Amino acid sequence: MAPVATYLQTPTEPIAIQTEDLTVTYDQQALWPTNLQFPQHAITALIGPSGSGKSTFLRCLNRMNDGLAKVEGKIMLGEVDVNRPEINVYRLRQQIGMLFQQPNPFARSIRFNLSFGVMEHQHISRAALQEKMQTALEMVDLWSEIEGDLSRNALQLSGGQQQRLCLARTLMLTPDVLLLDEPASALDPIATAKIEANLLKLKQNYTIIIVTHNLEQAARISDYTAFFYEGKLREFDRTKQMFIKPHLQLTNDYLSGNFG
Ligand SMILES: Nc1ncnc2c1ncn2[C@@H]1O[C@H](COP(=O)(O)OP(=O)(O)OP(=O)(O)O)[C@@H](O)[C@H]1O
Repeated sequence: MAPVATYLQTPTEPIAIQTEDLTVTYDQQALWPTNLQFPQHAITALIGPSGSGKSTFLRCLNRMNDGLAKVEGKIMLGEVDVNRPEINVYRLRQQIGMLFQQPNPFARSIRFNLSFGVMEHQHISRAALQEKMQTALEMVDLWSEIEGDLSRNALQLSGGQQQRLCLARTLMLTPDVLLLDEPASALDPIATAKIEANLLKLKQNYTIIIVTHNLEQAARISDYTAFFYEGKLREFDRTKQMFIKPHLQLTNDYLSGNFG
């Protein structure tokens, strides 16, 4: 069989997290050996048609596929392979936070949503907690919208506000890496624009990896893009380069809307 054409650019920036020959097998193999490097404090978009393995890959990074699939290969967070069995996955998921397609706040107060995880894991004074909650809400531009009222039930917020609250909830645990699985696909354009603005601001301090079907979104906010097709990473490059002149015809066809 002829080798599959790929083009993988090596980033020049420091790397926050990288995979080495990562494979995933459910009943059938869904991801072929994948070597991908994520630059620190940058946004990387994962794109590709439905079923190409984007979410499968993303979910491996904080071990969300544990118990669902056989995941082999290395996931290097700095110098540590976090795919090793002895890794504490709860602690890992604080370091590598995740946001899903549908906002999923607890049906409790905003305060509960933000403080729950922190109180579980840290000894923190009331004043420090209050300050941390305010900072997290300010980072997602929600503090002024809720007028500092943390007693409101999270479900009283709009869908977009709920998603930003979930983002703030993740930030409360001071992660290094944020994984986002189509975080704006359930939101209207205004709410989507707010999430995108948040991500552009947050990338100064966090490494962000986002699965998106929205190619305009990938072009607008990401620094790097990884294109998956049929369970294989096919092209990885700076977003500007890939969207102007992709190296592979397959990538060009996908970006041109010829399939997907
Ligand atoms: N929990 C699971 N059990 C078995 N097979 C799965 C599971 N999750 C995904 N798959 C399969 O793995 C392959 C890749 O799916 P995945 O959801 O990662 O693709 P995707 O590119 O994220 O697709 P989409 O854009 O539609 O979300 C598909 O063939 C899918 O059917």
